Amino acid sequence: MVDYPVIRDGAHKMSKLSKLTWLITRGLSVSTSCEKEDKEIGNGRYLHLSSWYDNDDNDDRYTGRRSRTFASRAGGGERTASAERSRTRRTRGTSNNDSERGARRTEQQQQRQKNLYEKRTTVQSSGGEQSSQSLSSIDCPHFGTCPGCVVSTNIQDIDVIESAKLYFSSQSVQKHAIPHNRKDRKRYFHEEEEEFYKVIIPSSITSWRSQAKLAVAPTSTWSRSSGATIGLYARHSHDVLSIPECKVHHPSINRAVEMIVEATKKVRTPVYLEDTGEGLLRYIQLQVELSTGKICLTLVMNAEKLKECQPHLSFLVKELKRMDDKRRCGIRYGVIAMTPAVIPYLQEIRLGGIPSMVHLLFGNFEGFSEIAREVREAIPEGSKVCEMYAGVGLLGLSSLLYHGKLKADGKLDRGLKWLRCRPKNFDSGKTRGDKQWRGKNQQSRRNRDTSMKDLMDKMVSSSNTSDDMSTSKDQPSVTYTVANAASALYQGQALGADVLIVDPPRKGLEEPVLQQLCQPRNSKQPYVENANMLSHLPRHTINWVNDVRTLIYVSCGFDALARDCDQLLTSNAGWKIESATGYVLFPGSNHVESVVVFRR
Ligand SMILES: C[S@@+](CC[C@H](N)C(=O)[O-])C[C@H]1O[C@@H](n2cnc3c(N)ncnc32)[C@H](O)[C@@H]1O
Repeated sequence: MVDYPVIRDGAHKMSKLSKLTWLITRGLSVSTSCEKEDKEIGNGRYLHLSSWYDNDDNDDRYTGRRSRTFASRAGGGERTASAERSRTRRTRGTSNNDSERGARRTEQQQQRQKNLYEKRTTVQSSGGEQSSQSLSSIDCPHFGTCPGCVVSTNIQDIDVIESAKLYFSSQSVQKHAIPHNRKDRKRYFHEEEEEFYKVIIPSSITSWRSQAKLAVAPTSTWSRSSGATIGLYARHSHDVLSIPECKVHHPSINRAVEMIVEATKKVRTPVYLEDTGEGLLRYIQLQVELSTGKICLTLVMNAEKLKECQPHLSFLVKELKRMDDKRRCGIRYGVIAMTPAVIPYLQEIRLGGIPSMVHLLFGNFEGFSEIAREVREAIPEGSKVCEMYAGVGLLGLSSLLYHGKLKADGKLDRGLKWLRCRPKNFDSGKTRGDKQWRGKNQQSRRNRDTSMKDLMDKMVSSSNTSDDMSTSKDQPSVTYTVANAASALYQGQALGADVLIVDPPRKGLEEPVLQQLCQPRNSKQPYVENANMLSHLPRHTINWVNDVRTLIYVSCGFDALARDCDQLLTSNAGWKIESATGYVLFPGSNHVESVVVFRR
C-alpha cells in the first residue's frame, strides 16, 4: 500500500496536533466521546475526528454504481487471451499434484481474467442498459498541474513497470525460475515469447480511489469567509491545489469535499495557516464505503484538546448536518475507525469475501482484492499458513475464507490447517500476548479492549454465516499476535508453516527475516510447531522457517523487492521463482504492487 503523498510530505511538520476520535450518531450534534489514540503522525499528536457522510442511498448518481465507468487499454482482449494461454501452458510437464493444482489455478485465473476484462470494458448507462466501451485515458482536467498522476494514458507504461519487467526477465532471475514458467521456454516449445512479469490493471482506471487524505489551506489569508481550499500540495511546494474534478477519486469524495468547502465558507472555519501556525482545520481524510457510497470523514485539527476546537467545530458540524438535511447527502452516523465502537455500526456487506470494514484502510480496495485473490490461490489446500507484516490481516483472512469451501466442481477444499497473523501495530499497544480462538464458538472474552480480536471474530463468523457454500466442519485455528516480524520469527511463529506470506512496507524485509529465509533447510531439524520443542538446540542453529515451502511476497516497493529477490535466489535456501505479477493498483501513479511466488 502506498501512503498518499500529501500527508507524508506534511506529516513531519506536525508539532502541536493531537489525535482524538469522535463519535456522533444521527440526531446528536456533537458527542464528546473522544478517544485519544497512541498513534502519531510524524513527531506530533493530532486531533482526529471521524464522522460518516451518507450519499443518498437511493440515488445511484452518488454511489457511483451507475455512473461508474470501467476502462481498459486497447489490446486488453489480446493480452487477456495470451495470459490465459500462458497459464494453460504453465501446467505442462508438472507432477500429478502440481498439474491438478495448476489446472485449478488456470481455471480460476481464466475466469478472473474474463471477469476483469468484462468489467473493464463495460459502462453502465444511466438507463441501466449495458454498453461496451473501451477507455484508455483517465482524462482528468487536473492532469499536468496536479501532482497526483504521472500518466493519463497508457497507464502501465511507467518507469517502475519497465524496471520490473527488465529485472524479472534478466538471466540472473530466469535461471532460478521454475522451468515450465521460464521465459526461455520459447526455445523449447516454439511458443511466442511473453514477459515473465505479468501486468494486470485490477480495477477501473477512474474512480478507483476510495480513500483520500487531503490538505486544507485558507482560500484567502485576509478573509475567513472565503473558506478553505482542499486538495493536494502542488509540486515542490506547500501550496494547496484544489482538485474538485479529480477523475481517480470516487465520486463521493469529490461531492463531500465540495460540501465541506461550502460549509467552511459559511461558518467561517479558521483554517490552518502554515506561515503562522494558527488556525484549526489542517487535513481531512475521506474513506468511502463502496457498497453504499457513504463517506467516513476525519478532520485533523491543529489542537491538543477537543475544547480548543470549539465553538468552530460545532458550527462546522451543524452546517454539514444542515446541508445533509437539505441535500440528503450528509451525516448519517459516526464511527471511530477500526476500534470496537465501530463494529456495531458497520454493515456486514462482504466484498470478495471480506467484510466491508476492512476496505476503509485501502486506497483501492477493489484492486487490492485482486491481489488477495492471487495470494489465496497460490496457497495449496490443507496448508499451515503464517502471515507476517499482516496489517489488518486481509491476505491471510481472505485465504482462510477461501479455502475449506465447497468448490464449483463439487469437491470440498481441505481448508487451511491453521493461520498465524503477525501484524505490528494494529491495536496501539492494547493487545497483550496471544489471543487465540478456535472457530466461532470458543472465543476468548478476556480482553474487551482487543479490537483486533473483535474484528477477526466478526470476519470469521460472517464468513461462516453469510455464504451459501457449505464450510468445513473442522475450523482452522487462527491466532493473531501483535509483534514485529523479526521477533515473531524468533518466537517460532513460522515453525511448522508450509506457507509464509509477507507484505512488508516499502523498505522490504527486515534483515533478520531475510537472513532466515536465505538459510538452507536443515533436514535434521525435527518438525515442530512450537519453539519450546526446540529448546534443547542452541538458538543460533535453529532454522525458524525450516518447513516453509511456499513464500508469497507482496511488495509495494520494487527496489527493495529486487534486492530481497536477489538475496533469496542466490542463497542456498533452494528458492525458485514460480511467478511474478505486477498490479497497477493506483492507475495514473508511477507505482506497481508486485506479487512474487517462490517455491522450494
Ligand atoms: C504493506 S502493509 C501490509 C498490509 C496488509 N497486507 C493488510 O492486509 O493490511 C505493511 C504492514 O506491515 C507493518 N509493519 C511495518 N514494519 C513492520 C515490522 N517490522 N514487523 C511487522 N510489521 C511491520 C505496517 O504497519 C503495515 O501494516
